[in-house]
Amino acid sequence: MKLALVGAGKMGGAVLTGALRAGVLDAAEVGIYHPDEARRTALAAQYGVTPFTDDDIHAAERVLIAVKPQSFDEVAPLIAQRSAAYISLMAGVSAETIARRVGSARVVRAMPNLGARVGLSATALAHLPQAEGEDVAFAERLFCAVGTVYRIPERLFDAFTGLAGSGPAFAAVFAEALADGGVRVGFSREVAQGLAKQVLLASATLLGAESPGNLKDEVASAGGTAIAGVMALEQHGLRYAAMQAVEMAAKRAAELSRADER
Ligand SMILES: NC(=O)C1=CN([C@@H]2O[C@H](COP(=O)(O)OP(=O)(O)OC[C@H]3O[C@@H](n4cnc5c(N)ncnc54)[C@H](OP(=O)(O)O)[C@@H]3O)[C@@H](O)[C@H]2O)C=CC1
Ligand SMILES: O=C(O)[C@@H]1CCC=N1
Repeated sequence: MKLALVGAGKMGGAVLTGALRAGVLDAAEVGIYHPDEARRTALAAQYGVTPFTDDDIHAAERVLIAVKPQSFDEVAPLIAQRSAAYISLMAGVSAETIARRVGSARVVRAMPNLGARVGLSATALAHLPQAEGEDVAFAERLFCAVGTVYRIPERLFDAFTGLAGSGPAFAAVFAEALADGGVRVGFSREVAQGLAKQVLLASATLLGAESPGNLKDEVASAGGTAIAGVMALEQHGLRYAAMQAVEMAAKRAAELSRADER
């Protein structure tokens, strides 16, 4: 089985690393394509796989598309072949669009997140009816190697992209803002950032076993400090901002599905 990875960047690289580590992929069977020869040689050496040329892609049985949506129109003719199965993790490019451009309807669509780097991705999976059982099973194994897979209808992909795909960026902004607060009340940047990260890590771990509302209630005692802080968050619209962030990210994913908006 030969798999060609097209786009060994942050996300493609995270999935490749996790799948190699888990033994889901055999390095000898994987190649990385990049139009620049020096770049594909360097990337292949970095991941311990083979550099793939245009010809190698045409001989691959499976192609993992992990370029930016904006690069897809340029990449599609290079990777198109009727007999291959495709897995895409691009935001906002529908399985139908991919099938049309690559000439094969064996398309599985995935939406992971950067949690893949630490085996904690929430990955959505959907596929066209023409995808074969093994195409879907292979994609499921690939993304199970980097986290948890959710089979959802493709119509929910933009929503999933808004919440789970983009969510790590929102959490990171919140972590940065907490650290800024720490600097404001007198800690060095280094200490404030370390504390903010540890608070979020502990909270995320606690949230594995209870609801967000419960955790908040357990910290916020009557007349105490936490409820005073929560009131400030409410006053400044943190909830509204977070809801809007998810909605705007989902809307942007929908925009990207229109070629002229990419
Ligand atoms: N980052 C994230 O958190 C998430 C990203 N995604 C999706 O993953 C995809 C990639 O995003 P991300 O990894 O962040 O972006 P990156 O820019 O890190 O990765 C894109 C990679 O594609 C390479 N590339 C560009 N053009 C070509 C080409 N013609 N042929 C082969 N490779 C090419 C780039 O190489 P070079 O650097 O040399 O230009 C780069 O390494 C996007 O479609 C995005 O929607 C999905 C979920 C989460
Ligand atoms: O912002 C992006 O393009 C990617 C897609 C999902 C998360 N990040």
